[in-house]
This record gives sequence, C-alpha cells and structure tokens, in this order.
Amino acid sequence: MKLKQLEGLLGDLQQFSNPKVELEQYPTGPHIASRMLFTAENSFGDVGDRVVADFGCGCGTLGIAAALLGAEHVVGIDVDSQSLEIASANAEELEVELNLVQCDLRNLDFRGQIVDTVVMNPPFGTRKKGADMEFLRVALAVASQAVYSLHKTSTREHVKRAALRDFNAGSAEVLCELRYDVPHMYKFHKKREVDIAVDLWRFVPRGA
Ligand SMILES: C[S@@+](CC[C@H](N)C(=O)[O-])C[C@H]1O[C@@H](n2cnc3c(N)ncnc32)[C@H](O)[C@@H]1O
Repeated sequence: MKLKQLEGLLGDLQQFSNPKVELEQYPTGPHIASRMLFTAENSFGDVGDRVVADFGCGCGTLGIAAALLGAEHVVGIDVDSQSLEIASANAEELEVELNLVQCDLRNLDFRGQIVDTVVMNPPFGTRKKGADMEFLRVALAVASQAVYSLHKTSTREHVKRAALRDFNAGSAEVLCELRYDVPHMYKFHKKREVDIAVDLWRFVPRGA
C-alpha cells in the first residue's frame, strides 16, 4: 500500500468522542500515524507478518495502520473502554482485525505472549509525570524486535538515557522530528490548535 493511500484511510477514522484529559487522550493524526507505520515496515520490516501491539491504542489508528500494512496479528491495549469501542468500530469499518484488550499498561502481564513490535503514542506525561516513561519501560520489556514511539523533542536526552540505562534497550534512535497537532479538545485549551515538536523513536531491545 502507498503512503498516501494509508494516510487517506486513516483520515476517515472516528476519533475520541468524549476525550479524558487525565488520560491525555489526543488523537494520533493520519499524517504522523501513516509515516510511523510506513517507516517501520518499509525501512525496517517490523510490521508485515509480525505480531504488533499498539499501546494506549485509543481509537486504534496505529494498530489499524499496522493491520493495513500486513501485520500477522494486532493487539490494541487501552485502559479506557469507550476508546476501545471506537477502535472496534474503526477496525470493522476498514475490515481489519484488531484484538482489543482493556488494561492499565502498568499492570500488563505479557509472560509467554509473543510480541514482535510495539507501536505507541503514549501520554506525554503532561498530566501524570512519568507516564511516557512507564509506557516505554513496559514496551521494551514486551517487544522482541522493536519499539516505535513518539516523545516530546524537549525530552530527547532524558528518553535516550532512560531507554539505554534503565530499560534494557540495545539502541535508541530518533528517526525524525515531527509536528504533532493538538486540536482544541479541552476547555483549558486557549488556541484553536497548537503543534508541538515530537521525536519518532525506534528502540531495539538488547539481544534482539
Ligand atoms: C495520546 S493517546 C493515544 C492515541 C491513539 N494512538 C489514537 O490514535 O487514538 C494516549 C492513550 O493512552 C491511553 N492511556 C493512558 N494511560 C494509560 C494506561 N495507564 N494504560 C493504558 N492506556 C492508557 C489513553 O486512554 C489514550 O487512549
């Protein structure tokens, strides 16, 4: 599938109908989501025929992109049941299979399960300090092949140090810097839309 086609399909997905600020529910837009998964597949072969998990899947955009690019099996995990309902409707609409699990990532027990690749747009930790690092810790414990994740560019050094020193990553590479559009979703938002600089990371677990 071509990049533009993927972006077009993701652009039609339903987004959070009742976003919960404490869970940092911001949609991963079709521009970023398509480039993230397209790069994972076309530059590294980490999606096609792989078992892919979408952590904090929300409305399912990243997991659905993985399925459209030929993942063997996709699991979407989120703590919020309303988001999972939307993800399920989105998957049905595009006729792809997503296995959806409601779970707090911090309590995830993946022992014995095979996951090749984790893709995620974690909470950036704006509401709950360290939430992004919790996601990364679990992702690197679960993935056998690679982890693709978005983090604020302002946290680049911190993310790298934690991944390599504390979370057992063998490598941590920023693939590109992107602009993340945060739409006006919450009452406290003053502007119609802001964009923030985010890094698209690829982490490889040690020994992979
Ligand atoms: C930035 S949004 C990701 C959006 C998603 N990629 C999409 O396109 O809809 C972060 C997601 O993480 C979920 N989340 C936050 N804390 C969580 C936790 N502890 N365990 C599991 N999911 C969590 C939120 O419900 C939200 O859907």
